[in-house]
Amino acid sequence: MIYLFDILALGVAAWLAYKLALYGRREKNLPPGPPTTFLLGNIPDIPSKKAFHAFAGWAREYGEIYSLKLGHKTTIVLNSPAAVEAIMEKGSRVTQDRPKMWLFDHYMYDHDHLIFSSVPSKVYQLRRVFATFLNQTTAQSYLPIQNAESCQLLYDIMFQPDGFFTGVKRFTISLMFSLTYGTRASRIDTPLAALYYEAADKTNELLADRSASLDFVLILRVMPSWMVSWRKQTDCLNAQERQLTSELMQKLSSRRKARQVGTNSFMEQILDNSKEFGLTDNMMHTLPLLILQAGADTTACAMLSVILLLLGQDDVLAKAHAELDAVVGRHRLPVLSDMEYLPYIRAIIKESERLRPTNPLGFPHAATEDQTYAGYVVPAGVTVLCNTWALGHDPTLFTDPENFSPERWLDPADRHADTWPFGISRRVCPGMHLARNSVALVITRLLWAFDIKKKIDPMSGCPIEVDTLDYAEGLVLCPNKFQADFILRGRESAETIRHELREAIPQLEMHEGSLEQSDKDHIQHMRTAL
Ligand code: HEM
Repeated sequence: MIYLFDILALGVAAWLAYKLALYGRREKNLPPGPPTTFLLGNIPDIPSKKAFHAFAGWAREYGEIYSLKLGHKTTIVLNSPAAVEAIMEKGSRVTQDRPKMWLFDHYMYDHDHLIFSSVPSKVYQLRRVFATFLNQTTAQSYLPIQNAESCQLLYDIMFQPDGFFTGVKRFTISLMFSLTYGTRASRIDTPLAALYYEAADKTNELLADRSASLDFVLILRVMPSWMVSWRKQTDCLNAQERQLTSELMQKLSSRRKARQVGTNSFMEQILDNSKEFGLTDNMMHTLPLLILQAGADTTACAMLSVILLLLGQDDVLAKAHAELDAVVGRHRLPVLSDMEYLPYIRAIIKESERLRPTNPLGFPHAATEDQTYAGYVVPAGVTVLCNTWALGHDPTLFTDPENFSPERWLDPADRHADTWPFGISRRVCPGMHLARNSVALVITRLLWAFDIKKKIDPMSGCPIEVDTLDYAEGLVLCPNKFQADFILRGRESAETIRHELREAIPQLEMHEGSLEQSDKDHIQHMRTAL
């Protein structure tokens, strides 16, 4: 009897040892990838900062598809247009899911936050709401407020060129507050904008430091809060996010009670058609929150990347100015419908999307069924990434890829690969049309109004150099604060900006019904001088 028990125990021990030895090792049939470490797989190989550079390096080494082992989990990385098309576009039915992100999807938002959600019925319901507000046609109806806010941005930069960085950020948060709740942010440090940025910083910290460990080390999820810091951090973030959406909603409710003229904001439409949309209380918090999170900083960072890449590009600037002066002239600001006749400006924006994608590794998808590609298996359960950064920097797709060269997009015969800056197929960014309109309008107007140059050091008289790769860590790739000079192009530009801002005041006022007194004072002061 004892003998039999010994054999059984030995068998179990051998089986456990075998399983343990495989833990973190790459399974057969998976695409190749960097050598793995016992238990951890490739976790030690992934740098904590600017990981996308390492991902691009592996693309050069292993080709169009490779795999990484993160403990027992597998990530498949796609690095060629053919691989992305096959697995994420044609195979979108089985790669539209999100990998399980316990902290955000389950604990924080109860599967009601579209970007993290992996519950098909909720994804379907929420995407339907987004499709109503943000399709290509409805995106056109937001142009009046985009035009008005961009006049304000030009005016602010004209008086305070050094404030361009926060000016761009103010433009996007104000636009998203207005579109979602009908309330502007007339200053970057208006209390609700400050609250938004504080919460956004906390989200970035949690995503970078804590969330993944909770997917791997399950015991961390049940430990009491005095033993783990994530609970306190998450609860604090949750409280701030709820404060943000409830204060914005209170402002909207009081305006509705006072029967003030509506702005047709997303939340007003949802309240007016609550039966049709059928959103739960939690969704009434997560949906607008996601619009602010996904829409504000992404768009600002895309604009700031264009500005950063333009510094020192005098030839590019001269061509852009020549095109604008020929098509638009000097007596009015450009409008979105001019874009059709501004191929060079469109090329500048496209080139910036290629060189500095806002999401360099896209957003993770998960496979729900096995697929094969180039003889390798992409098994059900793995995470799939579109390596946007590597695609945009691939010398086989783009000649001299590190060079900022809008010209490469001008020749229709010179076909260039898509780099999917807004994601793929069924999870493609629903805010893409709105974001593209904002970037096009702001960049075109900034180029029309200003010579965008490197700032001159007053002591040495030399240009202050900028590092075009100096980017902050976070969910979104955003330039760190940099210096640039915005020199007004002729005195008549100032008069045009003033005139168009005066014309835009009624549009802005529609979104000023429930501002703080300090914001009202700021606006009055500015408009008296206009
Ligand atoms: C330049 C600006 C923007 C960029 C580069 C961008 C990029 C992206 C990317 C890469 C994804 C992931 C797609 C995927 O999983 O394949 C995404 C998702 C998303 N974006 Fe954007 N985005 C931008 C602006 C916006 C705006 C303005 C909004 C809303 C007003 C928005 C709302 C969303 C939402 C709701 C999702 C989640 C979609 C889902 O999971 O099904 N985005 N975006």
